[in-house]
Amino acid sequence: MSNEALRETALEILTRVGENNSFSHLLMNQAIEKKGLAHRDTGLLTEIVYGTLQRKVGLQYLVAPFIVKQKKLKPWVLWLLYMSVYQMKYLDRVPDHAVIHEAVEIAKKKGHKGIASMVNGVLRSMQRNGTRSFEEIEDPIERLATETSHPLWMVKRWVDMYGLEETKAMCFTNLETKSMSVRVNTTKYTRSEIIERLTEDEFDVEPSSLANDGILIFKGNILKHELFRNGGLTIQDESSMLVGQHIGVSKGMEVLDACSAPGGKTTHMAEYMDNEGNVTAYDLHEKKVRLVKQKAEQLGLTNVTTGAADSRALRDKHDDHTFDRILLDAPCSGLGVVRGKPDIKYSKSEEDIKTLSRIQRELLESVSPLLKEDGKLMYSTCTVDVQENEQVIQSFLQDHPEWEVDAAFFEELPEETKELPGVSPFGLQLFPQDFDTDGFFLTRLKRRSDFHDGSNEAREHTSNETTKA
Ligand SMILES: C[S@@+](CC[C@H](N)C(=O)[O-])C[C@H]1O[C@@H](n2cnc3c(N)ncnc32)[C@H](O)[C@@H]1O
Repeated sequence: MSNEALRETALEILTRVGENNSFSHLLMNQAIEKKGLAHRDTGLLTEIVYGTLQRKVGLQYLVAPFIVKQKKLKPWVLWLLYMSVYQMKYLDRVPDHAVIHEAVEIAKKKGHKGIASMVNGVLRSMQRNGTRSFEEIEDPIERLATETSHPLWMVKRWVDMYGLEETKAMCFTNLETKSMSVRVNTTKYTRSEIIERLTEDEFDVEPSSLANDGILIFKGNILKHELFRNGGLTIQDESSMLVGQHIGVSKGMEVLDACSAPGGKTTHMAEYMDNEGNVTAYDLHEKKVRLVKQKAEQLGLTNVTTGAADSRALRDKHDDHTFDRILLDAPCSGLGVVRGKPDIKYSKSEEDIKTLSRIQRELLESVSPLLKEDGKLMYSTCTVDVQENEQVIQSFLQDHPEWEVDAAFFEELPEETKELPGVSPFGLQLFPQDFDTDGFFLTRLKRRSDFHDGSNEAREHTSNETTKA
């Protein structure tokens, strides 16, 4: 693909994401497939689209002084400027004069001579005079939000919850690309077998220090490797692997995964169970459930049963005390994964967080009775927010004094997580800066063995009376 065509494609995607709230990864995948892009072109397209989106707020700040009537400009012209400035400022591999030339050519084609000349003027003047510094923004929170391109409300909220230093580290980490990690399908291979094989094939890999089945990949295209195609591996973040690792499943168990699509954690648990027992995996719609089924088949797993359902009504389908383990990997705002999906940070609101926390609490309320008396329930999200994480657990425990956070969970976690700032009595909040993973929350609950309350005694009393009668 020519440089100009590649940038035109990038501009088309950015404009659609910016103006119609379309999902960037869907549009990227469509473009890659439709245009049959080579690996190198895919890399550059991804870098331009995600890089520009990731730094949108900062780029707006840098471009603003150079344009007079911003409101009159069509959205595509602004996106053309943002993506060009992104390449000039943050990408080394393309010389500035080439970026400006391509931008002007695109402006001529999509608009007219006047627009092309405006684009040329703005970019050349930015190149000549340099851009203003983020240091000019006096308020530290506003400066952080602009420089790292997060909505101001989000940064304020994080500072209130976690303090300025932790928030700063998180916001800057959110601008960096994360290394890819894969999970070994332990029903087929050991981790050392996979590492040996990939190293022979000139991949640059390292075992994960957090996740027993995880491998970090620094060089090599794993999607094209035979081990990936034959179901020996799954792509998964190390933080998500901690769920399967610490929920404590074993062969023959009955496990419920209440929110399972696309099946990353379902299949991990099923692998741990070595194809024995059963993981019952639900998600809202048949289309999503199919993804779980496909993933299980791809990995050669035969102990997964799927179904479409609202998990707030699972008591209509299953008796209480049915499952040995329950996973509630709840729907969430996804603020822990904004590195890979930058559109998320611009599309979420505080109102969404409030609504989601209510759904999370409802889900927890309705799936918890399905757990056996001595069972364990894992709650997790890929977000960084107290209201969706610690407060959901706190509220559940307040209403259910017969439940507690399983103290053994903290003991079993990897040693290096134990002193993290995100450890609380309610679980572990991993920040992206802790281990270069997604931002992720997980905790494990169980029923208290020492719990007796009046109602229990009352129940016992009644049942004794009934027996006597
Ligand atoms: C965080 S994702 C799950 C990711 C999955 N556990 C994995 O590891 O691949 C949350 C899922 O919950 C589903 N969901 C949302 N509300 C639900 C509900 N009321 N009942 C069942 N599933 C629901 C969403 O469709 C989404 O697929």
